[in-house]
Amino acid sequence: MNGDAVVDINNSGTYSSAHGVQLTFKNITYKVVNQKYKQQLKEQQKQSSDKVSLLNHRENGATVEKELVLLNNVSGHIERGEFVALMGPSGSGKSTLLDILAQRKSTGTLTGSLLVNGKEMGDSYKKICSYVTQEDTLLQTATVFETLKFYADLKLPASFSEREKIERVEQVLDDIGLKEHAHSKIGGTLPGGIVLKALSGGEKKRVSIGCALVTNPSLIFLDEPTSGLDSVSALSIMKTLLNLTHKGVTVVCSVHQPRSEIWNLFHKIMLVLKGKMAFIGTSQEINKYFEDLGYPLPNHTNPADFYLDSAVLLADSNRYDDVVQKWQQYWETDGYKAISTSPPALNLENFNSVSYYGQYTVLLRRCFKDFIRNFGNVGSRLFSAVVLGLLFGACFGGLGNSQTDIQKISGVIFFLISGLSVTPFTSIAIFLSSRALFNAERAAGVYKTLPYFLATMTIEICVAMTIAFSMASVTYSIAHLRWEVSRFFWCMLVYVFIHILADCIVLTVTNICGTMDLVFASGSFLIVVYQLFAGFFVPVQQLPKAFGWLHYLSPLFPAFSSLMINEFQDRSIDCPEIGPCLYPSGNDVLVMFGINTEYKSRGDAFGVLAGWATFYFIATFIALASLNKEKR
Ligand SMILES: Nc1ncnc2c1ncn2[C@@H]1O[C@H](COP(=O)(O)OP(=O)(O)OP(=O)(O)O)[C@@H](O)[C@H]1O
Repeated sequence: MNGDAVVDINNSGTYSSAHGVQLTFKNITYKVVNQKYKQQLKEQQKQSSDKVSLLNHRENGATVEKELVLLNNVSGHIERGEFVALMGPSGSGKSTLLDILAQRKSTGTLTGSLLVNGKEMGDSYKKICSYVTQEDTLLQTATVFETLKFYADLKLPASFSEREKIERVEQVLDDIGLKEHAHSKIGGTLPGGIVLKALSGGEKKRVSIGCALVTNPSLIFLDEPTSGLDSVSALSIMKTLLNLTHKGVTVVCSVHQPRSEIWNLFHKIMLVLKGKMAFIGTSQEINKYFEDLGYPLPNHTNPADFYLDSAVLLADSNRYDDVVQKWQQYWETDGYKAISTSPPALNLENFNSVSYYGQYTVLLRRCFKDFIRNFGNVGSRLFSAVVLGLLFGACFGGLGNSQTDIQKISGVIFFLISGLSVTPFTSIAIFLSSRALFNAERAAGVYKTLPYFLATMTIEICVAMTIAFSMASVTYSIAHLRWEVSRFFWCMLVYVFIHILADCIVLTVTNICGTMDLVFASGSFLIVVYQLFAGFFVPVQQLPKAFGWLHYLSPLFPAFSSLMINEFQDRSIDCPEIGPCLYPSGNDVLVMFGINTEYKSRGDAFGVLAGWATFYFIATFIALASLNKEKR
């Protein structure tokens, strides 16, 4: 961190005159691995055992490059409080440049420098800039105020008091013009399918901008902030952004084809053509630039439309190399001279971030409210748990202690395990939507993975306890399972762990796979296999030798074993008056299921189940933290 670098976060909650920074980027080159090259290399390696050259390859006569250069030696400068439009034909590299300026690229090879007020800033750069993505990733069940307060709680320095945070949120609500909607929910279609009354697209975009504004950033980058909005909302959003620049904030946004009223708001336009900078200047200067290139702006024409069309023609013409080279030469000789020489001083001292525990409590509060407000999912999970419990109870109702009851007792135990291990599948849509929100918020640096994971798991564990208890206790009482207080609570404990285990399995798979179809297919495959080897359908010692060992890989086997031991150990079972008595004692039942050779007590089996639950708990975290990266 640079000691005398940047910003004016102060505890007053207001923007100060020192707000805003100068941004200079020099010779930015960004390359990514060419997947086509990799593919071709693999094919060639397969076909020939000869050593393959790692240089360029030919594909149907054309050269396939090893790396794709998405940005090539791009330089530019943005002054404090400027409203800058990043323009260019589709695929020219606007989003790539915006991502690089906001330091959001985590893949590829990047060279060049990014200077803030003339200095490199390192990690603290992220603290002075905000990024607004094209899609609004907001929690639908939260209100506008809660959304902004969430950002204030997590992103403002820990030294801010509650009152100061609320003042900052109110200031932002004022800036984005949403004071009257402060207590409206973001709304939309909830993951479970329930539709909540929603804010308009423009209002949602304002909330996203508001989230970026809470920390009072000096620089805001926006990826196509007007896409998908009607022209009135688009203009209104752009005017809001312009107002921010009057307070010293530097705003850079990529735009497609803004209407003339929007075009006139920009202080500066940057034109990117095929990964190279072709022009930086005011809207008057761009008129002259294109006129000199032989594209004078016709009367009554939208300049953005016209220049974009001209840029496409230029990029495909044989003048392209000449045009970008000339711009580069101009920039290196005269462009840098135009940079103001006395940038504002900066101070980063107040940036003491919120502790992990602080993040955990804020996230827990939000998770809890979201869970309660997502009543469709809560209700259906609880309802199906109780109904299943009743059904199991009714089907296996009034169990006795005879030889014929042995199969029924083990049946009801297995069906409860089975019911609880599939219950988390009802939440896949919620898990997937939370994952998308988490990815967006983690990319924005709102919180760390660990507090988020612990907060969501705290809620999940509470849900697991409620559902497992509701289902199992209903069945237990109606079916008349072995009634002793300690045995009842032991049962409940095991069922809660089964639910937590199943939750963690589905969450791990969700974090790895990321799409509904894949999560469902792989999750259900895993659970069905685990059920098959749980020891109920085929006692473990009767499994074919070749894959009998597979029961060791099923966490449902120790779960089933612990419950069976709880139910049958040292229990005498009535014998029929006539005929043989196969299982006079519950211990004989355990022998028949092959449980006695694996586990001596219910505690032993439970220990293995708890080990499995811990394994999947850790796997969920690893999958969330490492296998779930947003590739940008
Ligand atoms: N990771 C990547 N690997 C390979 N090519 C990529 C990668 N990221 C971007 N590209 C390519 O780089 C080019 C520039 O992409 P970018 O998204 O920056 O363009 P853009 O100007 O923002 O386009 P649009 O206006 O359509 O959003 C495109 O051709 C895109 O396909």
